[in-house]
Amino acid sequence: MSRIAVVGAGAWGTALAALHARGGQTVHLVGRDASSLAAINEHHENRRYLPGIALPPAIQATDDPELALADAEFVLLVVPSQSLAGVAASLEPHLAPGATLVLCAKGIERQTGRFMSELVAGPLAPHPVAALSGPSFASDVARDLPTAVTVAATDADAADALARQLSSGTFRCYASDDLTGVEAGGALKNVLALAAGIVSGRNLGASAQAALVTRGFVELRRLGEALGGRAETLMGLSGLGDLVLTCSSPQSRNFAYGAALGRGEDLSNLKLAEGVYTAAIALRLAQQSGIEAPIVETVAAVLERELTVDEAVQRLLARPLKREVG
Ligand SMILES: NC(=O)C1=CN([C@@H]2O[C@H](COP(=O)(O)OP(=O)(O)OC[C@H]3O[C@@H](n4cnc5c(N)ncnc54)[C@H](OP(=O)(O)O)[C@@H]3O)[C@@H](O)[C@H]2O)C=CC1
Ligand SMILES: O=C(CO)COP(=O)(O)O
Repeated sequence: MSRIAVVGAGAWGTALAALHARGGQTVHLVGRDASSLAAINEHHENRRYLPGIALPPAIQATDDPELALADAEFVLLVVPSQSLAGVAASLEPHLAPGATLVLCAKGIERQTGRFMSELVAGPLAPHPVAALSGPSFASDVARDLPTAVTVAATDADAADALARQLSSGTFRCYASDDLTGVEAGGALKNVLALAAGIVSGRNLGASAQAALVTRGFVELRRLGEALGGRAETLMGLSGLGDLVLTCSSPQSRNFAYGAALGRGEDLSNLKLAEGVYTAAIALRLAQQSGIEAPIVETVAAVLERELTVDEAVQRLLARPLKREVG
């Protein structure tokens, strides 16, 4: 029987552990906060990240990677993108030979511009690598609501097998061999969701919102293709699908962060929003590729405080366009 371990006991890691533990199979969930882990084991609830959602008792939360990973065939890595390199290096001695690593973070490392698969390629090189990405809020998956995502690996047969392995009656995984496209879509949609949040927070209306999402998708596709992703991938679940989800719901941390920015609120208590870390590096990648990405550029500038929110909104909505497509 396959064994699944999840590293990262935040919202998404806990939801994925719940998904796979629902059939009764033990799933180890590796975290670092002893009291949260104890509460998951005793009360079957992650009160910090998914309060009020009942978790399957087959989740075994632990801070011991050796125990969790010793016989895990599939290891889901679900820590934020800026922490992944360090966490991956620390896991290396504990991984079972041949264990498949499933990358679930959506981002680009700020310091280096590397995608998640590039971060693990060094320290964990002997292990097969895949990415899981697509429109999927943790609280939906934890509550067993229907969800569809993309599972990508450069080897198409491995992607097919993994998609079958990770699918359930409510969690449908579509396979792809375009790992780059899937990673690019997942990282870039976060930056665009910040922009959608700003427009919503400023109460600029549903029409402006639709314009922003559509133009945002043009940037996502242009830049995703320049980075090596395929157009059809960027138009799929892990690109357009996730963009639509995160640009339309305050459940999205990126959208919520942008909306708070738009309303001029204090941002210090808001939870992690990956796009905040990704915007500047996404802009740099666009510039290096000679890609026009005015929305990404505006978001990066407002986060760096080079523009006020009013100036950003002005730019987002009043910029003259040359052509609609291209
Ligand atoms: N939330 C969602 O709906 C979805 C999120 N994602 C992606 O999943 C990734 C994780 O997001 P999410 O679970 O929401 O984030 P959370 O903030 O909910 O949880 C992050 C978890 O990672 C842990 N962590 C952070 N840094 C380290 C570190 N250096 N070493 C060990 N553990 C660490 C945190 O531990 P501690 O609690 O101790 O700080 C926390 O348990 C992101 O890239 C996000 O884009 C993808 C799809 C859906
Ligand atoms: O990626 C997500 C849903 O697919 C979650 O988005 P946020 O990180 O913006 O909450």
